[in-house]
Amino acid sequence: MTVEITATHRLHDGALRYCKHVSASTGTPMKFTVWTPDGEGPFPYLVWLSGLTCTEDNFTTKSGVYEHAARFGIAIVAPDTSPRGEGVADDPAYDLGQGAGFYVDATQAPWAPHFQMYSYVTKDLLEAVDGAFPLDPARRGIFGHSMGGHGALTLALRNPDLFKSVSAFSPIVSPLNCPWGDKAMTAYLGEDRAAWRAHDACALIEDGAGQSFDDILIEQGLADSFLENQLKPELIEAAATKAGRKITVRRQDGYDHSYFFITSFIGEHLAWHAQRL
Ligand SMILES: N[C@@H](CCC(=O)N[C@@H](CS)C(=O)NCC(=O)O)C(=O)O
Repeated sequence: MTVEITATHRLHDGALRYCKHVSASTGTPMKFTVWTPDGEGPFPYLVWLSGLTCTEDNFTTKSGVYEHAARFGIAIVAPDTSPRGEGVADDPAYDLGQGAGFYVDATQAPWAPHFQMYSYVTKDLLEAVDGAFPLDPARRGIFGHSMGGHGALTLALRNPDLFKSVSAFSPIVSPLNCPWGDKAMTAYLGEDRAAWRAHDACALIEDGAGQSFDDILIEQGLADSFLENQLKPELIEAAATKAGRKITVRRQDGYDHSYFFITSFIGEHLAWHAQRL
């Protein structure tokens, strides 16, 4: 799969590239960014999955991650959140369709032809970046925010062979138990809620997935307007306790759902991943 570099910027003693490639899974062009430190590599790296309404640019421009990535010598890959384009299904709401792929492989019309974000991230994206940049696939972690936190948790729990570490900011921990999940999973996967379990971090923990992670770090702001209705971190704490698994939820007073919260704690997440990669 050929990767086209559309722009390069020098940043914190490394190179940030904006990239484009064609994904076999989504059947569309897909965009992502890759930052690597100076040097030959291969570098350990983290894949970041963004939340609703985001492109590859939100995290890249707002998170301040690269200063910390340079400190730890960890490369960063940040993909878009869905397929896009004129021939791609969409919905006027911000929480469905383009910008809201939920990191699942859709089975339902009109989404199934292009909304294959689970396969895109776990196969096409990893293959493309591993082939085009000096990255070490054996030292790969994943993290994300909100819908992307859900993506990071579920992709890691299902693929402990692909990812050695996982953390999340303000994640949707159980699509089975929140309005965002209810709407998206019904649209993408259909009415049969049994099919949703493979995309629900709490259900995956209940079902014993991803035993190899020694700990999962979750950062949650207590002034997040989505906390009680959508995010519900207490559900994943309960699932972990029941399964005898370690999950660390850090609740931060006064922080909201925005990238200001992410920026405030991104350095601590890089340090946490650096210990594991
Ligand atoms: N109020 C937001 C709701 C969606 C939202 O909060 N999106 C989060 C992820 S769930 C985000 O990262 N937005 C983009 C940004 O802050 O740059 C909107 O309608 O744009």
